[in-house]
Amino acid sequence: MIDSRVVKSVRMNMTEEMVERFVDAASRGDVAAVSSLISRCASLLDRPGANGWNALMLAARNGHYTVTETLLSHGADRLVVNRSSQTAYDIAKFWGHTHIGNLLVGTDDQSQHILETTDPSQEIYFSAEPLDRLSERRSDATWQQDKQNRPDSVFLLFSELSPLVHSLEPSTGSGAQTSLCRFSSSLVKELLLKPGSVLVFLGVERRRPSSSPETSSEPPAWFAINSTEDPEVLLKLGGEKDLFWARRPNRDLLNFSQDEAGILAQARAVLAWHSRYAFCPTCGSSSRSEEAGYKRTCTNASCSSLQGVHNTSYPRVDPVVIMLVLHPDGEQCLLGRKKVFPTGMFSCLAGFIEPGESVESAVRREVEEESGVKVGSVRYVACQPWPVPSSLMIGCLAVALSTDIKVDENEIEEAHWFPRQKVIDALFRGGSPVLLLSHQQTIAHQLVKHWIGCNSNL
Ligand SMILES: NC(=O)C1=CN([C@@H]2O[C@H](COP(=O)(O)OP(=O)(O)OC[C@H]3O[C@@H](n4cnc5c(N)ncnc54)[C@H](O)[C@@H]3O)[C@@H](O)[C@H]2O)C=CC1
Ligand SMILES: [Mg+2]
Ligand SMILES: [Mg+2]
Ligand SMILES: [Mg+2]
Ligand SMILES: [Zn+2]
Repeated sequence: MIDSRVVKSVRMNMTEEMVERFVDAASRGDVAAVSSLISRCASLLDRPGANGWNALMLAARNGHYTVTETLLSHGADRLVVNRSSQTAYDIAKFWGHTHIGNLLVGTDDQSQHILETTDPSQEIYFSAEPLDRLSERRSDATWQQDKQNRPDSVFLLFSELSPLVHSLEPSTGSGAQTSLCRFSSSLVKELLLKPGSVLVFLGVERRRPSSSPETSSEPPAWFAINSTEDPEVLLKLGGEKDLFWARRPNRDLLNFSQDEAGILAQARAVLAWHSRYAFCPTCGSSSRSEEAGYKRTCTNASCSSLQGVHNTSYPRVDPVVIMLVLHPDGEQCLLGRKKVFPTGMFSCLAGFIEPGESVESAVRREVEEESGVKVGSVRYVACQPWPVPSSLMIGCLAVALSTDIKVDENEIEEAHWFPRQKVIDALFRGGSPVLLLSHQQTIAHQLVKHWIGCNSNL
């Protein structure tokens, strides 16, 4: 009688042998053998050989274009990693096989943008600058008044710091779901006279003056107004259009086009500052808006804030460090979750920079406070204005010196080291219950994506 364990082991050896023949054929660039083995046993496609490399990785390593093409045409998985956490794309790129790298990133699915090393600053939401701020015009009252009266000037309306918006048809193709409502000077004229209204000059459009004599030769100016009037009454200013207030800061503000998000970041942060600084921080007297909304001056003639320059008179920006901490092995990253996050969501650690602290020191301190992990080198990647209310998120990659995790339970519920494969799956396949990343409009998401785009060490 034959022992069933022997049968099983013989079968396993046969399968392993077939896998080895398959990956070897891919490694040698033998298209005929690769095709024939797949046609006999389709499940070979993504199976790694004994050293952890699958056929696609070996074809990419040795620069075999046709084999790579054949494997992809059968649906080979581009998003799996070997034991050193490298995808086939990482391997092709490292060995200089650019044509194979291009094949692997393809153009037919979203993995293109995930696998490639992107310049994250190109994609950061809230950081576009479609307007020229023309700060030198802020104290020119005549120029400001003229712009406010022009029919082509654009006014954005806010109530309790929420912008008035309308939904966009999906067909616009920009990916944006909402757009800022734009009002003309005639519609907001009366509103501007109300005592609770705050007006901020945002800038002028960065476009070349039109050559057509019918249109204004100067680019249109943009303003933002925060009004304390009844929001229901304000809605009627927009006429019959389907308008609404984008009230949920962390969600409703993430659905605009890149350009509008940039304008919104500026407008909301400056208006938020006005709403919190109605009184002078130095003496407590009331203060008034000046310089087209970019300064608040104390109304008390004897206040020391009127002597010299004081940062209390200008819109504030709070620097925050946000960092993706990498494990010393280079193949895992540290992500944490706050209690308020949705189930399964983890993100980069972050924290406010304290006075007298460098970016690097703040990264080291916040990571150690929140996770107990010690950090060595810190490298700046990109930043994101975050207008809720007025932070500047300074995004860094940081390398850990220690790996034991002990979370600060006041702030973080859990923190773990996540391997590259899990992160790639969360970024590209989505729907993983284990790891859900923050919205792609956040710099936290962009930092994780940037790390995946960087080649891991070979
Ligand atoms: N865009 C993105 O990807 C992300 C943005 N953020 C933003 O970064 C900010 C800071 O992150 P946290 O982890 O909360 O910082 P954190 O780790 O420093 O802890 C927050 C605490 O710091 C104190 N604090 C110190 N300076 C402060 C200031 N200027 N304003 C308010 N609180 C101050 C407060 O006690 C507050 O509760 C958050 O407000 C959040 O909105 C956070 C993570 C991701
Ligand atoms: Mg924090
Ligand atoms: Mg903290
Ligand atoms: Mg802190
Ligand atoms: Zn004062």
